[in-house]
Amino acid sequence: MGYAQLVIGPAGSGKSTYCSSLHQHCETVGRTMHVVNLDPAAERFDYPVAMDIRELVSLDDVMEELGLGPNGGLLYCMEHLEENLDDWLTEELDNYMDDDYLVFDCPGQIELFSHVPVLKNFVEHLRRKNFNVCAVYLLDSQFMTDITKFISGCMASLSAMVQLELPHINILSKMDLVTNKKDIEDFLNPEPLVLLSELNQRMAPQFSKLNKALIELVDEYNMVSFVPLDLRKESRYSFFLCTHLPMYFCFLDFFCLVWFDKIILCNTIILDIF
Ligand SMILES: Nc1nc2c(ncn2[C@@H]2O[C@H](COP(=O)(O)OP(=O)(O)OP(=O)(O)O)[C@@H](O)[C@H]2O)c(=O)[nH]1
Repeated sequence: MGYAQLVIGPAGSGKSTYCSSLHQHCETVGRTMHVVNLDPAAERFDYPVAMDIRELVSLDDVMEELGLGPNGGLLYCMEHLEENLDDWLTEELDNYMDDDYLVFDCPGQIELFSHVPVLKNFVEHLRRKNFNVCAVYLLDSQFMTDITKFISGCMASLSAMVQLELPHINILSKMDLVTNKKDIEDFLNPEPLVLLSELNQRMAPQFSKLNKALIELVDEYNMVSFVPLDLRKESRYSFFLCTHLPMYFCFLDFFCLVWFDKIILCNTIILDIF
């Protein structure tokens, strides 16, 4: 069995930086992993690219030849990938053996993990090829500075979780840019009633029923457990390897990205989803 992480999240949330930091980290600790570029618009990489969608199709070519804009062009490229799962992807995957670990750096277009089925079919193909797959959803920590942004970030993450049906880890990126980490901690362990009261204060009265439903959703599905991560600094928010933990799923089989005192939380997130 092979292992794979699908690294997803909004544009600019830090997916490529995460892949590159993860690659460096693995090199440092003597583990082997391969980063795959799934973004047909990507131009430069800070990691060695093991497989590259641009060998199959590139955004520049599609825009030039079909006269499409960047967003339509990207969707076209991803649909082209979907059509070539049995050919191109299968041939590429044949280069990897049992126990290999692949990390897929995905494009940030929200359509890909909201309603367009390309990534879902991609995941199913990986599963057929005997890969154990999980999703790593990156969200910019700026989302955690305000209740309305927080709800919006949770909903975006939830739509990816529902669409992909994978073990799902939420990671808060760019923690070094957060000046007051205490504000973030309130969102990491949210009190439903406090959130509801804040939301009601921000929104017009006609939204109060909707606010209640949203907070209940957030609370009941434990979907807002975000693991803070600072890719830039050696701090308590940084990477560390945790090979001695019980190996529940592919994600934990390799390493654990957690806040030092939240190892159990990380396990809990994954187990809760199942
Ligand atoms: N300060 C800080 N900047 C970061 C961090 N992670 C990423 N960045 C910066 O955020 C910008 C976007 O990062 P990327 O890794 O390219 O984000 P992405 O999600 O791959 O972007 P797209 O591929 O366009 O969707 C870059 O300028 C990074 O240097 C972080 O932890 N801290």
